[in-house]
Amino acid sequence: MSNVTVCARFRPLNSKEKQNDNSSVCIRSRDTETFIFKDEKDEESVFSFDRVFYEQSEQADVYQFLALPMVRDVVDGYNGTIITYGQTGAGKTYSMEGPGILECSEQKKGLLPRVVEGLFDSLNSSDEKKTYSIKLSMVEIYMEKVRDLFDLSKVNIQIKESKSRGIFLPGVTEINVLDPVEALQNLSKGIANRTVGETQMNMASSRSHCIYILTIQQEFSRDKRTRFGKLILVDLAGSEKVEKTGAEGRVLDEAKTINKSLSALGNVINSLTCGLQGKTSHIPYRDSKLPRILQDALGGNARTALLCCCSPSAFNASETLSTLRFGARAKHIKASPRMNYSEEKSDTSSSTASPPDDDSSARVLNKLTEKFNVEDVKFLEELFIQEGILFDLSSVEEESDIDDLTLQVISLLQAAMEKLTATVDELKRENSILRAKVDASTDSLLYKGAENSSIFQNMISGILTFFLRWSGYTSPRCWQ
Ligand SMILES: Nc1ncnc2c1ncn2[C@@H]1O[C@H](COP(=O)(O)OP(=O)(O)OP(=O)(O)O)[C@@H](O)[C@H]1O
Repeated sequence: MSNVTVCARFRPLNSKEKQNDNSSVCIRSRDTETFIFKDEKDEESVFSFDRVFYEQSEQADVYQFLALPMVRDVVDGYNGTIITYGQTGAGKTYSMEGPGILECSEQKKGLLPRVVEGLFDSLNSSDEKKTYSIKLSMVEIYMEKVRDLFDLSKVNIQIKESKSRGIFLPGVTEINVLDPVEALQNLSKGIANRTVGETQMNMASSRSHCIYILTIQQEFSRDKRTRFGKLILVDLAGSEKVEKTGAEGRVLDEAKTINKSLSALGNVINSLTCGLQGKTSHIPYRDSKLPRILQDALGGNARTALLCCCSPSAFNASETLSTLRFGARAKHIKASPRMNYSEEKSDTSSSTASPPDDDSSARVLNKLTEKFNVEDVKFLEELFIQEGILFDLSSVEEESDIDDLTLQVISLLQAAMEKLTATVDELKRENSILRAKVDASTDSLLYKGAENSSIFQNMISGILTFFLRWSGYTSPRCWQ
């Protein structure tokens, strides 16, 4: 179990804040981990995080502390997520991208270009002989819809979950990139497609949650093992007090949706950190697209780092306090990252391959092979195809969905067996008519047909019984 790394970052006061309140600030630094916060009533409290980046901190400092260890973990086969969170105008996009991801001074470069360069550096500097590929995807959650920023025709991408892949986005565009320049050029095109608008708080306010997904696959020459790692960077849309920002019309609708999804994220964090020890409580990941997409990062197989971006201005003290409380709460989340390693040799054509799919139908057939002979399994495979039994669990989201699918397969098999039983009965009837008509020498030959049909029926029945037992249906309702 590891904790989420939580850092706070305070940007410099902006020109509006300098005018607003005589430049008064709501924080006083103690050290690199602790500061004193003064709320609207001038009451002071102490906050501690893994690291605090004050106004003069450099982009490189944030990368070194927060993202570089994550880049190394991802190359080592773990999944990682880096999230920027905070009030609108607090510096999330600046921290993530810098003033721009192309043609930006080294000093101002944000996390994203540094992460991309760091990944390629790390992959190229390793001593072990290997081939690797990096794929990019980029989506935004705008007004509760997941849009593909590499293909704007994909406006409502579904969020799915499978055992082997965790949370994934079926059909999302994946672009293979060979070097950092190509990666940043593509990401820059995606960023240009992001929904941005002007608000009272920010001239270029992100009106959506933006999610960058970098998937790394390495195949080692020595033992042909394949290693996967996924790094997700999330630039959240900013929370705002609409009565304070004076949002109206579309901007107001956007703000309400953004606030709602951020509350849903907060509720998930509360549920994850308030649960009674040893008891599993319901975690409301599905209340909104945002926590659902971040499910692995929050409670699953990923290392997670959260950058809480804040304004230092006393004018924004109440928003800053809620950001800091969010970070303090997230600090208590426990994650269980596992290495994504495949022991088997991957397909040689797989420089563009995704992590292995949840090939449940293949697993069913493999299991059956242990119990039945190859012909029987082959027959079952044909039967599945012939009867249109789609046994693809990769799109299944919940246990209850698996139950539904299992019941569906069972009833299809049941119908197939009823059909076969009818055929056997028909054959038997024909056989007895024939037997009465033909002489004793041909009689035994015809009897063989019915005998084979019975074997056939018993075999299906055996497979079905095995399938029912395998799928956990000890007393299936539909098979009585
Ligand atoms: N650390 C910093 N140093 C200098 N300027 C900064 C810093 N952080 C933010 N800024 C500036 O503050 C402004 C707002 O920052 P940014 O757009 O990153 O906010 P945001 O949190 O992403 O807002 P929104 O949620 O509205 O998109 C920008 O002009 C940005 O350049």
